[in-house]
Amino acid sequence: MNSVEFKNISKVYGKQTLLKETSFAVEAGTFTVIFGAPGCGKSVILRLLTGLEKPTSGEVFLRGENATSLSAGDRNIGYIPQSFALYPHYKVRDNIGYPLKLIGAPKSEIDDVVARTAELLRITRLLDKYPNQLSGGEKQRVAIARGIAKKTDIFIFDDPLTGLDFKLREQLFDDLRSMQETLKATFIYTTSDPLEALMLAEKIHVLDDGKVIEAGNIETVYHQPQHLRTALLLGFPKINTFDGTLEKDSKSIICKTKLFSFPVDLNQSEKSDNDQVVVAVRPQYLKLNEKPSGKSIFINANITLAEDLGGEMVIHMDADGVYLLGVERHDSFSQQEGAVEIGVANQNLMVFDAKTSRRIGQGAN
Ligand SMILES: Nc1ncnc2c1ncn2[C@@H]1O[C@H](COP(=O)(O)OP(=O)(O)OP(=O)(O)O)[C@@H](O)[C@H]1O
Repeated sequence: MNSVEFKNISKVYGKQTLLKETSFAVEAGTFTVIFGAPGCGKSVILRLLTGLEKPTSGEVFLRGENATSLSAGDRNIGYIPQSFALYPHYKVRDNIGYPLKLIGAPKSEIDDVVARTAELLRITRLLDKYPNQLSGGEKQRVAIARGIAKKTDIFIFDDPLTGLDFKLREQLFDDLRSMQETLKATFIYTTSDPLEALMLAEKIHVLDDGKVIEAGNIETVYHQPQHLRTALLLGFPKINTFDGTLEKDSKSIICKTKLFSFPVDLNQSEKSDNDQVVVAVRPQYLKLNEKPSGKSIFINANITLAEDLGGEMVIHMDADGVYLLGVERHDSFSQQEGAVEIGVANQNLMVFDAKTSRRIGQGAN
């Protein structure tokens, strides 16, 4: 069953068409991340969901029912906005309980819900403090607690952790995941941060140029993206790309790039007459001075910078004018400069149609 379904939704602001007849569904009880570049329309999607805005055309379904004309008050969605304001003159417990008080819930019920949500977010000890006595991360927890105090099965989070340092965000990732498992509700969370998406999502929807271009389980979408934009947006460091041309001989299809050539397995389902392609390979699959297993291609390059990120090193390289990124573990790679041989297993070379950006195949083993 789907909690939420967008059917052919468009949203136009003046001359800007932000959403272009996009359709997608969010399965009930999942932690779903809507991911896309800053400004691509993630917050607008959430506002269309809550009913704060209406689509220019198309329909929104909630819990299987057409909700397009339902007012925000009748949609029963818990909303945790990007920027929130706590009431400074209310204690934490009253801030959390405020939405329930507003709908006239009895005090005993409010007390129960406040105690339960405070426990979920590990802020019980803060309940009698005022907002100005809290750190930034604690305020964020209180705001999330206020959002999830609502009794409902759908919660939406509009990029609520921006501005927090990474350690704090990591703790809150764990809290959000375990909260979702406890509540068994649908969590829809937006972010433009690939690491946040990878750490939080069970399902992901990738929004680009007005449409959800790809959706599915996070592991599948990350490891086997079906769209070049997904491969470019979702990953850190940025994926390596090469322009290529497909050449067919009697036996096989060969992809030729400036630096290497390899045989390609074309997907049967993605027919393409175009021979111009983009080859993409994640930095993690570049093996430096190491032979990958299976059939592989090799590139000679020079290290231009070895960037130390603590446990990992991002290796910047140049191969005949082509810029390449690799990732190596700190404890197993010590070379800072000079020549390297890069090996990439053919199966890690993804091939996309240069015109449509759709995935059409991969390197043959
Ligand atoms: N009410 C509005 N009126 C006019 N234009 C709007 C309105 N709301 C949003 N927009 C336009 O839509 C674009 C996308 O906005 P939105 O806030 O949904 O992006 P986002 O993907 O959530 O970005 P971020 O990741 O930075 O939060 C904005 O750049 C703006 O141009």
